[in-house]
Amino acid sequence: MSEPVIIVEQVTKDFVLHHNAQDSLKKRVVGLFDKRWRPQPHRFRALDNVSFSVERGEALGLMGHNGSGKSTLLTLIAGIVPPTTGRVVTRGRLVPMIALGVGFNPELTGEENIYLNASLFGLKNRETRALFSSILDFSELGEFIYEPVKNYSSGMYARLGFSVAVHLDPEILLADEILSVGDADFQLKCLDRIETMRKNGMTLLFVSHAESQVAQFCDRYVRLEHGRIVRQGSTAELEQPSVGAAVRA
Ligand SMILES: Nc1ncnc2c1ncn2[C@@H]1O[C@H](COP(=O)(O)OP(=O)(O)OP(=O)(O)O)[C@@H](O)[C@H]1O
Repeated sequence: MSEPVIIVEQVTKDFVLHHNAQDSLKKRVVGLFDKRWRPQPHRFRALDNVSFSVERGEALGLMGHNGSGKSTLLTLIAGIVPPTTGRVVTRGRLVPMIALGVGFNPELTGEENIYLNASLFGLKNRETRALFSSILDFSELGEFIYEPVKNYSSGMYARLGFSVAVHLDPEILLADEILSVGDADFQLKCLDRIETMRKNGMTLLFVSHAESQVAQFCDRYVRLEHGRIVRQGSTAELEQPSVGAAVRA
């Protein structure tokens, strides 16, 4: 029987902005001379009453223009920030691939960061040791694994981040624009790995601007606009990937 493993219920997220575009220029100029004047912080609604759920083993594509709220939604589902109102429930081992490698300590080497990152997901050192060579192989970082990651390029960061994430055996994977990082060969390898993990029952939430990629990798899609769901349905409704390998480029 199917079971929802991600539940997003009437979620709203407001951010407090410390400038107010509505303050007139006159007010702002007067404010320069009036020490009592403070710009009025105002709220920006990044997500507005969003509800959907994802069943175990399903792949859901999250689409929408820049600033529509996709990444905000992912950080809420990952539990990194709380919703202003509403409820998010997840069931199972969740691995967020959001801004790959952001959690790395720049002063530590790639190897040390692997141990650190894995420990944050509850792996014991001996468990990470058993996975280390496979993580290193996948990342293709070679000798650079012993260098501090502050010397890495953004692509190398992403390789390490992705390699660690896929070895954490996620039941739910949150993938934010993974295809915008690394070179084409590495992207292909990542997608192949994600497909294999899906065949083994993993649930996927996949953020992408590319409709054809969502059509290729996901069963359903949700489209956001200005923080609201404007469309959702089966990916059969979307622009389908053209036949051939170019789809994944
Ligand atoms: N911490 C924050 N403080 C204030 N505003 C924020 C914050 N985080 C996001 N926003 C705003 O919320 C809106 C949604 O941002 P979000 O990053 O979720 O969009 P997105 O759909 O992921 O965009 P993109 O495709 O460009 O990555 C944007 O207008 C953004 O400026």
